[in-house]
Amino acid sequence: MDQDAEHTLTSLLSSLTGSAQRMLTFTVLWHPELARVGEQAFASPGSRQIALNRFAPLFGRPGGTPLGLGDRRIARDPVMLLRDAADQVTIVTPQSRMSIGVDGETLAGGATLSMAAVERGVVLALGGCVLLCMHWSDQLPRLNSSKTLLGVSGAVLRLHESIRQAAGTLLPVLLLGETGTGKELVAQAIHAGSPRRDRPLVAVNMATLSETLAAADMFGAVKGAYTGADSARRGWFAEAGDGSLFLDEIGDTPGTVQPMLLRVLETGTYRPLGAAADVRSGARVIAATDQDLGHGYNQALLRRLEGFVIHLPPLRARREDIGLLIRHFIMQWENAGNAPAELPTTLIDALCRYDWPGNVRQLAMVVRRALIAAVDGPAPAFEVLVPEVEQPPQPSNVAGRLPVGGVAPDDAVRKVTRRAKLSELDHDAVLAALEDNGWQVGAAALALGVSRPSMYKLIDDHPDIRPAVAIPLAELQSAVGACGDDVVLCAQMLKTPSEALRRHLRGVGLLA
Ligand SMILES: Nc1ncnc2c1ncn2[C@@H]1O[C@H](COP(=O)(O)OP(=O)(O)OP(=O)(O)O)[C@@H](O)[C@H]1O
Repeated sequence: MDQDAEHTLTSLLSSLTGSAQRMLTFTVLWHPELARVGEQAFASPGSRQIALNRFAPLFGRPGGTPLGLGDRRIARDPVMLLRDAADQVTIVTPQSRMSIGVDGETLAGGATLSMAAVERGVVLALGGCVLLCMHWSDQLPRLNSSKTLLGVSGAVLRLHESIRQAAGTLLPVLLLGETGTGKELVAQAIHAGSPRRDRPLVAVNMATLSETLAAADMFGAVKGAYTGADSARRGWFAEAGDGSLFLDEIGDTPGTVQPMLLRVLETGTYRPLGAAADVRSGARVIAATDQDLGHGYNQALLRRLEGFVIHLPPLRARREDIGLLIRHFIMQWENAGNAPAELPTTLIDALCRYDWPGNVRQLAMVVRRALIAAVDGPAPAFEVLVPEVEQPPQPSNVAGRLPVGGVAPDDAVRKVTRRAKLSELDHDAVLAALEDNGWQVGAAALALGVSRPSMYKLIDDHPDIRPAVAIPLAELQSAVGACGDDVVLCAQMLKTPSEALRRHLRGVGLLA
């Protein structure tokens, strides 16, 4: 390792230790050497002037070798970034002919970016080949060794810390975050990091439970406990044993089971339907929701669920992670045996600037769609891949530059979260929303502008959609044979919601 480089990074990092101030940070969103995506360079809180060229600053990751950006298309003449006392950042372009893009616009002359614009994350395109996210950060980088929950942002590092803390307790955990932010992944990570990791993790989507059968589903029932109970049922709490029970979409818990759930959280006991005695539960509950449970929800239950609360940040609040996630989805695609396909830097640029109302899940679907198209020809334009907006939102708070067109972030979000009337939605619209959103019910509901329970009703009523449990085993086996462990492809092939399919495939031993 280059000793100067090592010394420079080490002294830079040590100068930041203990600092509560914000550091101007550059994260590699895209680079011709894909291994460099996610590397970061930090300017210490006191530095007012940063020179950005082929050699400086040094980019690295904890434990790695810090290097300049290197690519020959990046000029030797530096782009100067001047930070003023109000935390505005002025970009001064060099004499060279290197193209410089700032949030999708080619920069001629200079530009001044407000503190808030940098807060949102500014995408810099250098020489048409390297993309950087310029953003603030308030903590030193740490190694994120997780192979599943990716990210270099402060938000993701804090999330890992919360997961570690939660895993060490027996408290109920409440995961709060928008759809597609990774709540189920976090639940899995808490379980995997806990002393219960060898016990079962049972995942239940509360929105799929019916009012009448929810109690038996969750707490079990003795034979004959209710009309149609031909045999005894164990229930999810018994299935989870001393492991973890993940209750997704807890905001949609049927009213019939809320008192029973409260009781098991308070006393650790419950009574299966028709049983003569209580049963003790050793399961740790991890609940998740993307709803505001403040009003109208059973507040006593909410207080019990809030033993340890973890907020998951939306993807637009950690723009610096988008490149790393795109690279991950491309690698997943190639590892599944698909033909390699290249996505143009201009498309990656647009993907990094979008606000992603459907978060990581929506990003994954869009990347997949782009890859499918790029195998046989050019990758589609961003506007084709994400038709709900005309172009990626642009910052409206950039000082010193002409305002650019596009949809403001809030408008973009509002546009896809508008509530639709169920009667407006025909079978084709329901099918299209599921197909466009990887057969993920929450994301499809968001795209259609309906609630999740309504989405489940639309799915139930759809003549061409089958629940995973109704699909013959032979059909499941041949889908898995064709798609491997790519559950979304399997779901697309079988026309069934992907999350329930994943659980069912695990249940019948077709998926690890
Ligand atoms: N940090 C991350 N790194 C890698 N993949 C991620 C990350 N966050 C989410 N994902 C992926 O995004 C998809 C959605 O994640 P997940 O199902 O955990 O979200 P969720 O918040 O539970 O969504 P919902 O509220 O709609 O149920 C999954 O395919 C997951 O693997």
